[in-house]
Amino acid sequence: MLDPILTEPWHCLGTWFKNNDHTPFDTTHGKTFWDYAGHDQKLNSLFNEGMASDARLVNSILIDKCKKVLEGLNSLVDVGGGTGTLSKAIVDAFPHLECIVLDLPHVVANLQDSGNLKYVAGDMFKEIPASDAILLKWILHDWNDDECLKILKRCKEAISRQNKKGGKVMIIDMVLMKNEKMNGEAFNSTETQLFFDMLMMVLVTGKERQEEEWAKLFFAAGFSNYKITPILGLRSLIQVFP
Ligand SMILES: C[S@@+](CC[C@H](N)C(=O)[O-])C[C@H]1O[C@@H](n2cnc3c(N)ncnc32)[C@H](O)[C@@H]1O
Repeated sequence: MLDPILTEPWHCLGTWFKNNDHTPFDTTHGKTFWDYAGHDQKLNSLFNEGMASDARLVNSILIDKCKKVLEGLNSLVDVGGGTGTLSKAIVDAFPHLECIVLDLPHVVANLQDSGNLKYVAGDMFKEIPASDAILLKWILHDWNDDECLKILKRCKEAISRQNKKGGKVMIIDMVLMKNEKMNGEAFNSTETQLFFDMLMMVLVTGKERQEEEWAKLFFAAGFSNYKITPILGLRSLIQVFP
């Protein structure tokens, strides 16, 4: 978070306001965050390792607290699953589950499949492999509403190809909440929520969303229902049903 590649874009907000670039990161570096990571091994490793640490924090909570959510699934695609830290933990806890980690080629290039865990290089905007369930952890907050709609529609196609009636999308992401609603915990997280919202604006084309904004996206993508469960700090699990 404090590497100059990531902090310099904060210093050119003024320039960015006056041009047509998608993000301050593009204004500073002349390419998107994802293109930069694809060409720069240092940022690629730094970012993937940072995300893997977050996944290690979430692993046990998801598997212990939300076990029921994963029970009964035979296949799962972890879309934008990075180096697969969360998927590895899921496959260890549910050894019959076939799990695919789908991510960009530079992220999964040198990773080895093992047992029921497979890595696929691809583009979630184009095609997502058919599966009972899709996991999107810290994905949708990276993208604007139009981009999220495209991703959610690809997810819906993937679960309906596998399973005519059932299937679900599981999103681990932030749901902006008023402080009193936060898991009953009396801590003030307004600044953190706003910081993440700005971080998504500075580095990528995304933003943080309130429940109403999430619901609008799900219904626009053709889903019929959703359920939000706060799991850890500002992270919620949102199950979305066709
Ligand atoms: C914020 S990281 C989340 C990583 C992981 N889900 C986690 O929470 O630890 C976003 C991930 O989306 C991947 N990504 C970005 N664009 C993608 C695309 N078009 N298709 C597939 N994955 C993509 C990135 O490479 C990155 O691994």
